[in-house]
Amino acid sequence: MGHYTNLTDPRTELEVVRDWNGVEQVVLRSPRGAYARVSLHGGQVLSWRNDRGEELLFTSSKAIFKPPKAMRGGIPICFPQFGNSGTLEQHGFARNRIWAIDEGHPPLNQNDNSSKASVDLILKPSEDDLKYWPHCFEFRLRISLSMDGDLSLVSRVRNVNGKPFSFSFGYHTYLSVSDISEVRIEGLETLDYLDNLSQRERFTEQGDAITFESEVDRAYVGSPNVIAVLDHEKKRTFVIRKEGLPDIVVWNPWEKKSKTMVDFGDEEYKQMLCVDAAATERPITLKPGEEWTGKLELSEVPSTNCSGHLDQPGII
Ligand SMILES: O=P(O)(O)OC[C@H]1O[C@H](O)[C@H](O)[C@@H](O)[C@@H]1O
Repeated sequence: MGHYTNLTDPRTELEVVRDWNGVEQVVLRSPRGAYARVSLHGGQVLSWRNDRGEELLFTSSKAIFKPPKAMRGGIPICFPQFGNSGTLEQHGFARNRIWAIDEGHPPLNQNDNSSKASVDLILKPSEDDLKYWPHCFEFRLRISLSMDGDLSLVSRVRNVNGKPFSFSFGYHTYLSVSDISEVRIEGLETLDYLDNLSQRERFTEQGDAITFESEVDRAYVGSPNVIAVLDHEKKRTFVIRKEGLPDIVVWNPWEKKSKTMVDFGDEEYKQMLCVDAAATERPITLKPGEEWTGKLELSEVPSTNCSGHLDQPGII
């Protein structure tokens, strides 16, 4: 990471660094020391650290930081297709495009009583994109770090087309965990899920909480807006709040699949878990002029303090 050059963008006052491919990355800092870094490649959050400097998102040691592929880790934005159940490339093209800083929406760091550090990004389709997906859209993404170090992502997709269009979507969130066998998810019990490992066959979750002992690739449909990922060994809980996104996709490649992925270490499945707030079972349809909003908020809390989080509404 020593290749960065730091500068402050005079137009937006944002702290911007350039990676070794020349792609800009925006740095967000909370007054208490939490940190996030966002690449304009994909609008992807690459790093989220708490105020003790601990990294909370997983990045593979074999990740390839080179467009046009999304880096393996952080939070890739999957749009306008989540997964491979459509005509586009896996997870759509947004994660492989260079986004722009949306100067029409100045950041809220200054003189803002919510005390959030934030950046506004925008993606519009290129002529090439329109050949494969002939729908004009404006995708605005606001990424914020709160005073307490919570990370929030708000996506707004507007139809600026003459005709309706549909899309699926996901915040493909790579959480960093101590050891996958020590992790459980609460909030998905008794839900139906589509199993991507059995041609999206529908099953009903039977367990009390979700734990991991083999490959998992499931879309839990119609999930609550608040769920928790408990890391027993780290005594840390991630609270995931979402709005406008009905589903939660849970993915861990486990041992065999890890070995087939060039940008992922053979043993790294033990240190990660993807828990993605998504709209995947039913596509979202926008009429001309309509806008859709999908929100994700991630908090990290000590496990002893996590009880009660699941009762709170998912308001960001
Ligand atoms: O390798 P990628 O294209 O980034 O996808 C990684 C994974 O993303 C999601 O979790 C999907 O449900 C999985 O089926 C897929 O394997």
